[in-house]
Amino acid sequence: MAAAPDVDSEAKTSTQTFKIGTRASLLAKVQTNEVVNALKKAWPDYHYEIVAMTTTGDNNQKTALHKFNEKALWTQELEVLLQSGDLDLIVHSLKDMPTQLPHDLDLGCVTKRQDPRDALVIKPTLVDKYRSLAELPEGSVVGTSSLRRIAQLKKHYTHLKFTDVRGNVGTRLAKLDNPESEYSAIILAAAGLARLGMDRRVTTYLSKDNGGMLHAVGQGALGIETRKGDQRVNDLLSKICCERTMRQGLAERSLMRTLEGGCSVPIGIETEWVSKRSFSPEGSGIGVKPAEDYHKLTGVAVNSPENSSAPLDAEEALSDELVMRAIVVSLDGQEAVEVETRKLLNSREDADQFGWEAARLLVDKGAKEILEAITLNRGIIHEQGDA
Ligand SMILES: NCc1[nH]cc(CCC(=O)O)c1CC(=O)O
Repeated sequence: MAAAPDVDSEAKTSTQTFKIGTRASLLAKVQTNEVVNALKKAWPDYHYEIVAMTTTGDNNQKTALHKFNEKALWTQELEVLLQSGDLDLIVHSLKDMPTQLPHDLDLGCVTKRQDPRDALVIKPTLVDKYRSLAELPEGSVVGTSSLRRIAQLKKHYTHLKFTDVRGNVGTRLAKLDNPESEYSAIILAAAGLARLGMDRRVTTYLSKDNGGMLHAVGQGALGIETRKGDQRVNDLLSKICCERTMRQGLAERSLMRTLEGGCSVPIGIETEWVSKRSFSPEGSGIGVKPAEDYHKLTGVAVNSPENSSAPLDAEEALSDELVMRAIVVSLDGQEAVEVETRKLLNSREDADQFGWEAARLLVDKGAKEILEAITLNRGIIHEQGDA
């Protein structure tokens, strides 16, 4: 806002207002509250105004997600308001933010990540009998609209059927819970369930070591989009950024950007900070661990909104290495290339470079052939939407 020259600086500071954009879904609003609460704690004298908006993506519940030909269905309309100055920042699920942003906008800040894993939720009437995908009987229907999830699961669970399930998290759970519905289970991001206080619905957490499932790029983290070079907003956000999550996010997004070349593909990823001394060469992965243990293992916050935005000292990020496991899978799950690599990241630029290097390793192993087959056969595949 324009500062009147005769207002003394203290009074000016105390009346600053920031307009914060979000999608209108319940999860989006909970996520935005998480950020606003962190901001209020850091800057109690400022005003925060939340603008919630229903986007084109939200209005198209019937079309299968991968049929959409636009990558920015969930972000574009909010971005226009950011560009025009009607908003000062937008809170997104980092996973839903396109890896290429408009030239005048920036990923200004990432707050502390919550559990990034996918979670299996089994139907209430079956959950006492079956506790994992492997145990579900032949022909059981598992709901998920993510091709990344379907491709990875088809590889391991040939006895299961995978079907689209749309709607926000509450709608999907309601579809699962309806005894008449075809679904025996659905798969959702653990972080979304945790933020909605529904993590008790999780039957098991999936990971590379449990179920052979790597999560989506950026999953579980919140990304804040800003106008490039907006010093007022950058100063605001400096107190709530998590440098570790930022670097994880940059590395994961750089891998995705390098590989996708204009359209998204089934890429699974896991990144984890490991102290150089304690790293085990066997690379044990995340394994079957309840959410609370996940925090101890990786330093990732689990369902703790109060500290979810506590900035982590950049120095701390510097002393650990980032381990990255990534997979590219063909849509039928028949072909896959995987890498595990690690690097000490001294800067955000290093994080970006690391993602690029990991993408190169995947390409060397044959990722390009898998990706080309997908690009030739279909349009856009992505992870965005709903929730
Ligand atoms: N695909 C939609 C979406 N975008 C963000 C989340 C919540 C999880 C997150 O914060 O990454 C979800 C729901 C889901 O995948 O279950």
